[in-house]
Amino acid sequence: MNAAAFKANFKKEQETAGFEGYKGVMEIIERVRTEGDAALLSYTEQFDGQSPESFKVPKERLEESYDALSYEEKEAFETIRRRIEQYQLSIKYEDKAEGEFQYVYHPLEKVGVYIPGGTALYPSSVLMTVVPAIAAGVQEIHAVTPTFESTNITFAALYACGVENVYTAGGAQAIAALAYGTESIPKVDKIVGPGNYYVALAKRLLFGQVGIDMIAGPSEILIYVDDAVHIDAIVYDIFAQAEHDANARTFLLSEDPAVIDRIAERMDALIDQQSRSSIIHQSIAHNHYRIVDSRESLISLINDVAPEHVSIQHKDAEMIISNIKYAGAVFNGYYSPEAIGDYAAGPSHVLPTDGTGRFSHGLNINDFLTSHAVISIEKDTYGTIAPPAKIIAQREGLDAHHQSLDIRME
Ligand SMILES: NC(=O)c1ccc[n+]([C@@H]2O[C@H](COP(=O)([O-])OP(=O)(O)OC[C@H]3O[C@@H](n4cnc5c(N)ncnc54)[C@H](O)[C@@H]3O)[C@@H](O)[C@H]2O)c1
Ligand SMILES: [Zn+2]
Repeated sequence: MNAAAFKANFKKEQETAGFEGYKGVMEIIERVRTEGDAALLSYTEQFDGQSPESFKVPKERLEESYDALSYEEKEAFETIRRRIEQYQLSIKYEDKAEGEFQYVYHPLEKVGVYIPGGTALYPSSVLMTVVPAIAAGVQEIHAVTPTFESTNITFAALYACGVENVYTAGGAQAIAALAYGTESIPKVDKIVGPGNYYVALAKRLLFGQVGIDMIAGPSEILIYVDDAVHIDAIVYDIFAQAEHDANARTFLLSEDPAVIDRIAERMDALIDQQSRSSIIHQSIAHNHYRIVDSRESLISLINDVAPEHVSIQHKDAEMIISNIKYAGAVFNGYYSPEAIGDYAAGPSHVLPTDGTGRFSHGLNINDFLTSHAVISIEKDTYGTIAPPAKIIAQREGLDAHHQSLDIRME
């Protein structure tokens, strides 16, 4: 497939996927809004096959989960936690005070965090969402996750980060619970975190009722390679993406058809040895594209599709990367595979998918701040800006505005 054919295909798929799921998710949201915990329980039974006695996880279960970790695991969490915190603090917005203006930032008060748990547990997503929130100064964090074992690695990670409010619920119903509040789960100001198709759609539909970070749905990667690339490394990069979810998408691009064929051959040879080979088979069957085209059209494709992850493993990486304008995150070179970004690089792995990188960005500390201007106009400035303001107010026919401005000019 070439770049133009791929672009058409990508857009068409997005539209179909969006349309089909709407009705079901809207119904889930409406029931949780009107019936609260009862609806949450009924959907948890239906979709997760679980009937938890209470949604809130007792603190002891979080602590037991953490205590069950090995020394190395505890150290791994702490090393990564510190690395993420350091990176996030380094990009935090700062208050500005200049002349008649101040621009000030404050942390959000109540944040809901979705930690996926359907087909895999993601302690890494705990770190990538909670650490930036805490670094921003958020006081109350409420985490939801469809994880029902009494102790588990997600709970351990939440405990390691100091989160006390954890609820076992998932999917669109958990998002609706955080957006409206139920008997067990409080309403929050903003919901962040990745999830599957239902989670992403619920966030999209509830934006406005609650803040959201972005649409972080099924994961995608676009890998751009030259003929000198380490073939098996690329194969594992592709599998790493594909094993997330049957809907995960992998795009392999090159100007060289031979390298694409060599990678495809090795994929065939290695796929059945993968522990998640059945998910990989499904996602590769429908969502793996091999694209060969010119340099120019490949770069314009990247900017048009704005993939969640772009991995450039090519001798001209610097030049190519300097032309990328829209992407969730760009991984430069052999030692920056996406897998290192998933766990430990520093920037959050919660990134915009499905083309939404054209207008949104990866989760970071600043997503947990809200800001406003403080306007303190002095008399002299007033004298220069009130007359043009009056002219516009007059044209809008808003007389009281005109008078409010005028009276101060006397
Ligand atoms: N973009 C990112 O930054 C990022 C990071 C980590 C994970 N992810 C993505 O998160 C996703 C995790 O998905 P998951 O499924 O493992 O876990 P999940 O927690 O997102 O979804 C599981 C929930 O989906 C609901 N559900 C399942 N089938 C349903 C149906 N037919 N109708 C309504 N609801 C249904 C269930 O309630 C279940 O609890 C993957 O797609 C992965 O790629 C993305
Ligand atoms: Zn990944």
